[in-house]
Amino acid sequence: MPQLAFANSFWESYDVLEKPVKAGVRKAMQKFQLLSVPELHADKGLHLESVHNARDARMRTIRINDFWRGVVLAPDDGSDVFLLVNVVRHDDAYTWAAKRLYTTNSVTRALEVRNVVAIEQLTPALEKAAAAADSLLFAKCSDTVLHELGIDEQVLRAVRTIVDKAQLKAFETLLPEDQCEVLQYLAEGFGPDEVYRDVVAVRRPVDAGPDPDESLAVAISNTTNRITLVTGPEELADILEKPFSAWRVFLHPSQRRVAYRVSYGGPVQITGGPGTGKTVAALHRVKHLLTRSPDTRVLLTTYTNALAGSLRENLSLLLDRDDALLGRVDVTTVNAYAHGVVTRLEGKAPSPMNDREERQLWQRVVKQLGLPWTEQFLAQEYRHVILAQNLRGRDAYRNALRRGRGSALASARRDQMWSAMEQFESMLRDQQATTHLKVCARAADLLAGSAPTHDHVVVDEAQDLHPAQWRVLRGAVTPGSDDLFITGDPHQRIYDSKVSLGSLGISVAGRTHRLRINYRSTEEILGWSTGILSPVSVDDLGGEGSDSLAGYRSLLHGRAPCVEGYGSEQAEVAALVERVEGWIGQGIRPSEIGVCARFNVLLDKAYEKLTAAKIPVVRVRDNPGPGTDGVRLATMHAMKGLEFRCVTVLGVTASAVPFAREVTPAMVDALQRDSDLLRERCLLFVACTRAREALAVTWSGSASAFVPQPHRRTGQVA
Ligand SMILES: Nc1ncnc2c1ncn2[C@@H]1O[C@H](COP(=O)(O)OP(=O)(O)OP(=O)(O)O)[C@@H](O)[C@H]1O
Repeated sequence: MPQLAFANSFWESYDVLEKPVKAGVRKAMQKFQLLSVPELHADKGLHLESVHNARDARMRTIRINDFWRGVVLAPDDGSDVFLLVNVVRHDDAYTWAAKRLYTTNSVTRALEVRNVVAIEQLTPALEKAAAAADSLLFAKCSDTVLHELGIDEQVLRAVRTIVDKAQLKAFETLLPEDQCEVLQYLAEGFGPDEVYRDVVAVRRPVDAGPDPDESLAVAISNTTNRITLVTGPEELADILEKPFSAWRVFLHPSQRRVAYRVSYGGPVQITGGPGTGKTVAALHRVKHLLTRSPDTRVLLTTYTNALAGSLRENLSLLLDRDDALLGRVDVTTVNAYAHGVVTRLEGKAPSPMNDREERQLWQRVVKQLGLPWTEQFLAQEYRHVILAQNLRGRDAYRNALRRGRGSALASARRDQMWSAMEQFESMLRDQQATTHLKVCARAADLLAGSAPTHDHVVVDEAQDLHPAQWRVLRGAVTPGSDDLFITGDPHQRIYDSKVSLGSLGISVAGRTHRLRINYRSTEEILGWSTGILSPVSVDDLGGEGSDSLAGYRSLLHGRAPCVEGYGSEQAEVAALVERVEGWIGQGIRPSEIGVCARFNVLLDKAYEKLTAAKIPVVRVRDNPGPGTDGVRLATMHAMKGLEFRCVTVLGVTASAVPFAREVTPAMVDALQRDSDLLRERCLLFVACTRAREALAVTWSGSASAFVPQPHRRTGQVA
């Protein structure tokens, strides 16, 4: 009986097909499960035919219906796995199939595909141009080194014509996948040894024999990150009927390596820019941890309730809605977990106040004690020094190092400050209230005197956690193997938490990993958005040095972001309505469009105008489920962790981003000012990197200084 496998190129085409065509694909695929190989070849309905002038002799097309054909790679070496690679309109199917060549990578042993005709046509002209070029991108790499990294003869010839990264980019869709990735890493400045270790060796099967060309079936089984092999009829029905989520099946080797490593000796940290699949890696890690023993309990945390909801949904998908497995995972925010611990161990639920109430309380403290500081300064001292270092008495505070604070406080001032802190806490007690961070501090104390609640803790969106929240997580699990799996991106830090993980008993030394491929946004959106951060450097996740986005890139391509200024807010919102109508006109569902701004006031105006134009709109803060129609409106903060096909970031003006009220004046605290400005910059970066296919960044009046210069325009809708 033949076996069936599906390439990722197939899923990209399948997901957008109309229902009857999908039904045709299912019917055709069932035949591969019912008929023998000779019967398949003889079947009239399937009409398995070879492709005229095909560069790959194994290329076949099959009939789906009168208008669509499937493209299949048929084994010619006695093996029995058929690979469905695409579904294409009838007339285009033959041209598409004729140009593609599938080969086995000599080192990774995975099956790769290239547009062999395009490479052949382009290379001679490019060779002429290269002969006159001043420098070549891969001049430093010898042929031997490239061969050892899996580059074959045809690709090598093309490689020797590449003058710069832009030309490599133009080649990307034509080159075999594994070879292309090797070249991208080399182009980013990684050394051949690093590339071999991180890109090649991780893919090479441990039992790779001397002959790279074994059989198509073996090559297919070596290509788990791009090909799914279907083993039975139920699996076939399941895979073709559910919406296909590539992240569940095709992990990049760097993701697979971190998520499915059998065990880590202690806490492990995974970083990576936006959209590199950190959340995906965290979800797969949970799956792996659950299978380690039948009664393991896992705590999976994230930053907001909305993100916890989507984690729960995705985990359920990944675990095939297996209630027994899902019952062993608690998915929640750190604050909610801490609240639960305090409620359980003290028998009474704490009532934390919101940010506004907390600010008002600090204002009262300033007034009552006639203090020389603003309420903002006091709140920061409380958060960044007292709670961060868990200081419990006047003497401890007197002697504390005020790391990250740019204003010295003499000892008399410290005494005055401590009295202010005591006053704040006594007012809290009087109101029988508390703050979220104090709940965390209490939970950490309680956990220190009781048994850990979980066997493993997996932390997503770790970059914004405060030391008090880390102490709770530290207390949730016994220190040791596989205790904490931490994912986060310091470039997306938007709540100003300064953390030294080591000092909190969370040492990730020797267990840090980085993901570099963005699966969400096009390279155009990514390149533009990273420009927002290029003037600054950011501290790494553990607080031990700085982090960088070196090698961070996307495999997707699309249009450049639209970056546009308007004469008035009214004109800006009118242009938004027109843009959203344009996107919907192109077939994008309203729920796939995100609109965000720094403040709700502008979002209210957008809401009104979009509604007036009869476009459905919903607020992200109202937690609309995936089935709810409507353009999503959110503040920049609420965009954290989300993604949309199209995004507009509104109101990116000089006065809103950075927002002066949120930035400490230099004369109050210069270090705090720098860190406030960085946080505001990161906020814009987070908002822009939510976009998958289209991004618009707009303002009225003067643009934010964070908008990268060369691209700014002033005019009408693009
Ligand atoms: N191996 C994969 N194959 C296909 N899609 C993937 C893969 N890994 C991640 N994705 C997709 O890429 C997008 C981003 O993934 P994810 O949310 O995990 O990234 P992230 O690093 O957590 O992002 P951010 O830091 O911006 O929140 C999602 O749509 C996810 O489904």
